[in-house]
Amino acid sequence: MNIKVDQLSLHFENHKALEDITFEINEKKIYGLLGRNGAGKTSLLSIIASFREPTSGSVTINGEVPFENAKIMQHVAFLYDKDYKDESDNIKELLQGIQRYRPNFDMQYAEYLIQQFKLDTKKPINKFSKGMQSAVNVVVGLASRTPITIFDEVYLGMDAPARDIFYKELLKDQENHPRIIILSTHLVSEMDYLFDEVIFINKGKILLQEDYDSLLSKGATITGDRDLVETFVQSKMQLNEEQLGHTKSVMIYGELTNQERKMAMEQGLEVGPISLQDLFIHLTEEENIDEKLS
Ligand SMILES: Nc1ncnc2c1ncn2[C@@H]1O[C@H](COP(=O)(O)OP(=O)(O)OP(=O)(O)O)[C@@H](O)[C@H]1O
Repeated sequence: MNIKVDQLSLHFENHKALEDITFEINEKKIYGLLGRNGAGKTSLLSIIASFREPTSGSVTINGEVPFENAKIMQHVAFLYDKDYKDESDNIKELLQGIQRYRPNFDMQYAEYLIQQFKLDTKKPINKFSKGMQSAVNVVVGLASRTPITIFDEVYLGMDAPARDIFYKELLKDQENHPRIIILSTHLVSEMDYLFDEVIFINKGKILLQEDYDSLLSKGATITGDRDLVETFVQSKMQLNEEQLGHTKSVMIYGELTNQERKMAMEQGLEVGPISLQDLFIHLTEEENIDEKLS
């Protein structure tokens, strides 16, 4: 399956939550959708999942508009911070209902996940704690095995061991049953190893979409003698700098050529890696970053 988002905008009265967004998702991979608070992640995902209609532009899934399209929507699962206060069913009853409209649903696997998360199968879901309700979303999302599975900050309230189970089971199940998985998150440093590809959204616009490894290879930290570092990074996009005495460390964004790497070495400068979290923090705090990256 594929998702095509074309010139998509979503406006709330005079607030532009999404502005002219175009991108595609074509491969059975795990996509990390990263953006600051209010960047537009939930707005975008809820349009893809057909929970909302855009103001203009389009989303198509396998060439069809998903909105009110049951044939397409049975293949798309959207898991979010759902309010379960009226859900008096227990988890097994809930899953039996879901199984009816999810053709790939695997009840045995769901039961295995329920055990992993130690969820009480007798208790009504509205009596579960916040973290347990999030685990319910994970069980539903993974066991549905929909070709497109979207987890929008689904870990809310889950403690560290529960999140760890989620990440491990996600990777394991993705290996056995590859599909398009979109994870929106703020927990960048904790979840970065899950992503095959990364999409940054900033102030309602897509900043970049790139393979995780190739994105990381574009960032570097140059450390060494202050004057030499300053000269070296002059022509680069500088994201952050720190200085201690005569030693300076500058985070840069942009591919370094072999010649530049050699030059850095000759000058005694250290070229270090940069984490996705660093890139995320500093790219999204730059003024007019979308112009700088285009
Ligand atoms: N129903 C609404 N009415 C008016 N503005 C809204 C509405 N829903 C969202 N917005 C605004 O749209 C923008 C994008 O919100 P959205 O929830 O998509 O962001 P997000 O990236 O998911 O944020 P967070 O990480 O904080 O959950 C925000 O400025 C938000 O205030």
